[in-house]
Amino acid sequence: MLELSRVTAGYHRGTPVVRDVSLTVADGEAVGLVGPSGCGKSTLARVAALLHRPDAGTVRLGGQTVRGFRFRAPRALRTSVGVVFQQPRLAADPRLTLRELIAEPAAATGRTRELAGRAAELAEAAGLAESLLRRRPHEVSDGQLQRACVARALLPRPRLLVCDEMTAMLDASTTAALVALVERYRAEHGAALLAVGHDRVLLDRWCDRVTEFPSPAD
Ligand SMILES: Nc1ncnc2c1ncn2[C@@H]1O[C@H](COP(=O)(O)OP(=O)(O)OP(=O)(O)O)[C@@H](O)[C@H]1O
Repeated sequence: MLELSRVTAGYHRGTPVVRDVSLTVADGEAVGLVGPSGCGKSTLARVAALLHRPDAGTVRLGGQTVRGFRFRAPRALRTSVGVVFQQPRLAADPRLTLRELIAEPAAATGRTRELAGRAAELAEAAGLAESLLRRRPHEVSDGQLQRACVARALLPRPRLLVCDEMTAMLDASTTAALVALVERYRAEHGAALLAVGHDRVLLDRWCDRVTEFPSPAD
């Protein structure tokens, strides 16, 4: 599903923070990525989610070599990857209600009508009551907002989900609920997962395998 091959990436033409790293996630596989703080895990996750252009190396998604990143990535490729970040407040437009937030990718995919019912189903599956869906991010807790962000990531039916420390800010019960939501989705759709985190115990339980960063070429 995802093949990162000898990827080098950094910021502002500075020293690369990811050097010559290779990583593969097979169709339907769940791979955990661990490593010390600042080693470049989030940067690599952003490359995998097509949000950051690598300086060198290749990214293949679903067997297709990716040639454009960020807004240059073709829509079909962009919607084949869902991404959830650690801090939902940085990832959510504060002007939107949670209902609008979850439905946000529908406009980007041009499938608004088709996905409207699905947005409601996902909100319910994420444990968000109707009264919460009318609120804006500043009127809900981090956990409630993260539930909406996970539902949003699942809306376009991604074939790969990239979770960058998705549960780092959450309590045990919200963590369990969100992992269960992702796992239910993966079981139904055969989607793959790249989960970045510090919690080795959680990742060992959640993933088929856990790899240390930087991983040897595989
Ligand atoms: N937008 C940016 N501009 C410049 N440097 C950045 C940017 N984002 C990250 N960095 C730097 O890149 C390096 C790797 O950061 P990254 O967030 O990928 O690491 P990480 O392994 O995910 O860390 P953590 O586990 O603490 O989240 C760090 O030195 C960081 O300061």
